[in-house]
Amino acid sequence: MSLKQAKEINKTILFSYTEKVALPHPLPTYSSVIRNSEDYFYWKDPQNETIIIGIGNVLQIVSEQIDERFHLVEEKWDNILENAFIYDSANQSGTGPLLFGGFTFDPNNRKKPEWETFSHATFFVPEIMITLKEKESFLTLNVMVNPENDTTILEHLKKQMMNILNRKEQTSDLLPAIIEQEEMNPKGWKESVSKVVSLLKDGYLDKVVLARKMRIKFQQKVVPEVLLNHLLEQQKGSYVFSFGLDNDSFAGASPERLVKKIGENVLSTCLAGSIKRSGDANQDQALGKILLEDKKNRHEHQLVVSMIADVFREHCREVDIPDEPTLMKTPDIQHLYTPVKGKVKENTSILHLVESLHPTPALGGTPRQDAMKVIRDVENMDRGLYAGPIGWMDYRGNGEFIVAIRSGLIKGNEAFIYAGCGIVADSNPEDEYLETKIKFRPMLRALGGKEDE
Ligand SMILES: C=C(O[C@H]1C=CC=C(C(=O)O)[C@@H]1O)C(=O)O
Ligand SMILES: [Mg+2]
Repeated sequence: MSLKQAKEINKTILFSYTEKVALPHPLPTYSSVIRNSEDYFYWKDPQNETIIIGIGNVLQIVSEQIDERFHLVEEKWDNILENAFIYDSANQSGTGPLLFGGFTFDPNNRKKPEWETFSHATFFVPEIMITLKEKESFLTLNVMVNPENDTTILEHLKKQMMNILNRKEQTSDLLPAIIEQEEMNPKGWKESVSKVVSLLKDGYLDKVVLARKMRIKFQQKVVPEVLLNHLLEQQKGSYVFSFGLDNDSFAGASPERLVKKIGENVLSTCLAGSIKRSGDANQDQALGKILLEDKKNRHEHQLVVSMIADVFREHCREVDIPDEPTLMKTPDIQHLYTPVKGKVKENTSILHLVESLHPTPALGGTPRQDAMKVIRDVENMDRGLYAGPIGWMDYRGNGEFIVAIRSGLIKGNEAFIYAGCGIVADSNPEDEYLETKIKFRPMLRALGGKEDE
């Protein structure tokens, strides 16, 4: 069928086949699927509603464009889908041909060597993909077919997937020993915070998010599957992702959704404003109350709510935003949290929403362009994919993007991890420094690093 189609238009087309599968022996997380793959992704949402795992790379969409990157990805994806042959009886989101990938935080910044593998937009369609929904599982196989070949390769791929799914769990959950763990210029970072605070006090800026990084060196290569397992085990209430490309891996456990779109229903999350957790339940509750009533944190949070609300009002027929934030707690930190819901106007794509929302003042600042310039000037770092949108979209236009925080890049036997925080006029450099320390913890723990350093 698809061969005939390819012949008719005389070019290579995407052929995608999805079927429901009864998985042979359910491993708890299916993380072993990514083993030994150069290009792969693993995606899990906090409720385990959707887990999507893809390996192999049949088609890549990348862009080094600055202003056009969202649009370019969308245009190329639409072109591919226009000629694609899709067999998908699942009638679910997250099955069939699906594009996974991410955007760098700031394409106007200078690129640092550690991020050379990832372009300003880096997306791919996997060859083999499994989608685990709450009750059912689906297998999607994607191949590029040209007039000369046929689709017998599908049988071969299916066998390959069944073998993969029968893999044993990894034999060791140990990561190699750490030989060096270094905070990059903490003193300089606090000075940058002071500098930004005085800019903010001048009054023409409201908020700037400043981030910093840590570098960790291991005795041997870090195995992405092992890191992924640690994140899945330790950060059950967050989005857990791992994105592998050419042997580099970008992984994390982010609590922050940027936008989810299923049909006309869209959701975003305002998450900004933080306080530590306590092992003592009463103390923990008291800390949460302090956060809810704290003027500085409420201001930090409100700027995010206003901006996301503006974007939603522009693109939605209906918008639902609670008046007051509540708390979201992860193992290390509690945040102010406001969910935003809407019904999107017709013909507004998820990528268009991503473009309009990125970066929210939880990652960039207010006003957006001025804050970005300040970050570029004072941070002296390339965030790469950290704090950028990462996620997936299927051929029906459904998808979900999160902001890639609590994350790090793994390059062979090195890891670079990142953490940032919202600076406002009454920020204190030492407190903000301690806040980033807490935000490093999820990645540090997953990597076996020292958490109090
Ligand atoms: C930028 C980060 O966190 C953001 C998300 C939640 C709370 C934040 C804050 O309170 O500063 C940050 O805006 C990070 O974790 O690297
Ligand atoms: Mg903060």
